Amino acid sequence: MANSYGNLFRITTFGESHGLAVGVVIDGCPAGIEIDLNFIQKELDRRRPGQSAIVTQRKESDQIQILSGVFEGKSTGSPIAMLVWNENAKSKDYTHLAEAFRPSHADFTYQMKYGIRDYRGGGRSSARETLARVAAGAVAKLFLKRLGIEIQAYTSQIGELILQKSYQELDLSQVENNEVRCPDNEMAQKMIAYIKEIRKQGDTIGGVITCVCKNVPVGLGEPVFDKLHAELGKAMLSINAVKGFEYGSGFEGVKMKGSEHNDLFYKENDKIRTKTNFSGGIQGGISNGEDIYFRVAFKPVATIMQNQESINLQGENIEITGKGRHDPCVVPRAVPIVEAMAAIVLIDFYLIHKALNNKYLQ
Ligand SMILES: Cc1cc2nc3c(=O)[nH]c(=O)nc-3n(C[C@H](O)[C@H](O)[C@H](O)COP(=O)(O)O)c2cc1C
Ligand SMILES: C=C(O[C@@H]1CC(C(=O)O)=C[C@@H](OP(=O)(O)O)[C@H]1O)C(=O)O
Repeated sequence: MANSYGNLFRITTFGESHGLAVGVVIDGCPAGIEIDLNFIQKELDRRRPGQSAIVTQRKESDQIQILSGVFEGKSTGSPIAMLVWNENAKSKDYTHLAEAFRPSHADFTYQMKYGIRDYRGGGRSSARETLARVAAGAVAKLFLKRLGIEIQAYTSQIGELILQKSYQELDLSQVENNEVRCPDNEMAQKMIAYIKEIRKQGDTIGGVITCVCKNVPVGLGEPVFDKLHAELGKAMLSINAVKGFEYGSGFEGVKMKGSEHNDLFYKENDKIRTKTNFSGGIQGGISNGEDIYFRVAFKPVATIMQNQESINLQGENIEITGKGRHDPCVVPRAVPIVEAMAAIVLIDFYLIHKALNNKYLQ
């Protein structure tokens, strides 16, 4: 439904970028999970605006408050409500958009759909909403950690700067060591310099995030419509500015023959594994126990610091000026958002699998 996502682990987010607050209600979080507030805050800090010179300079502390559902540090099974107060909205930067539409933002479609629009900061269409997903994703991660499931995303491309190494060749513990969140420091420095250059031009640039989920047990995902990769795709495509999703060999895989692409089985101790993993850890919509990996493409940010032609509410041709504080590239801040949405999908499928009482994971 409109503002909710998930089945058994269900999140509802609320709030606008220039309203009072942004928050989330999680319904269906199992009881007895240790809710580590420091961990949730650290995850929010990874997404926070103003965190470095290559992101929006809006200064928000993004301090999370837990309003309900936690007692003596543990989840109680009641809805967990979490909230962040907005502190640094500059709504006058948006006055010129009250009756005008930015090219490729959501101004036009919101106006046409609802006939009313909170134009301040893009209102509900602002990526500020994603702080609520990151908070919920942190709770999901705390649950998944108990099962040994690890989720790590990183920046693998900015514009034409492509990290050629696969995730197996990278040290993913290095992701947080630079502000662009690329685990290869040499490439990271090039990406940072490039984003700074793009910002100077008043322009924006897109990029790709790769995400790896390790130790996911065999059997998550439902076989026909709610396939694990279909749900991951939906979750990723629901993130602002996302233009593409591929998992496993993805679009590159079409160049291979079946004889090259098939993942051959072998036995490792008492586990059945595959020698290669072009399937991306998912076969028939169900996890097979290998690493799940996927890639998410983000477009260049719509709001540019240049004059552009557009149209107003009256249908007249106008010129609009780029104003305010914007990300020259969303990718560095989207890394924790991708991880959070992956965690929400995985916890939901884990709970569904348990509820349906399937053979494994009992
Ligand atoms: C982390 C993040 C930060 C973003 N920052 C901006 C921004 O500063 N300015 C902007 O115009 N769009 C920004 N966006 C993208 C818009 O939110 C998005 O383009 C808008 O909601 C329209 O939706 P669509 O691009 O998915 O069609 C950001 C997206 C993400 C994920
Ligand atoms: C505030 C955040 O990012 C915002 C995302 C955003 C957009 O259009 O998506 C536009 C900008 O909004 P504003 O002009 O209101 O500052 C960004 O700063 C955030 O992520 O917390």
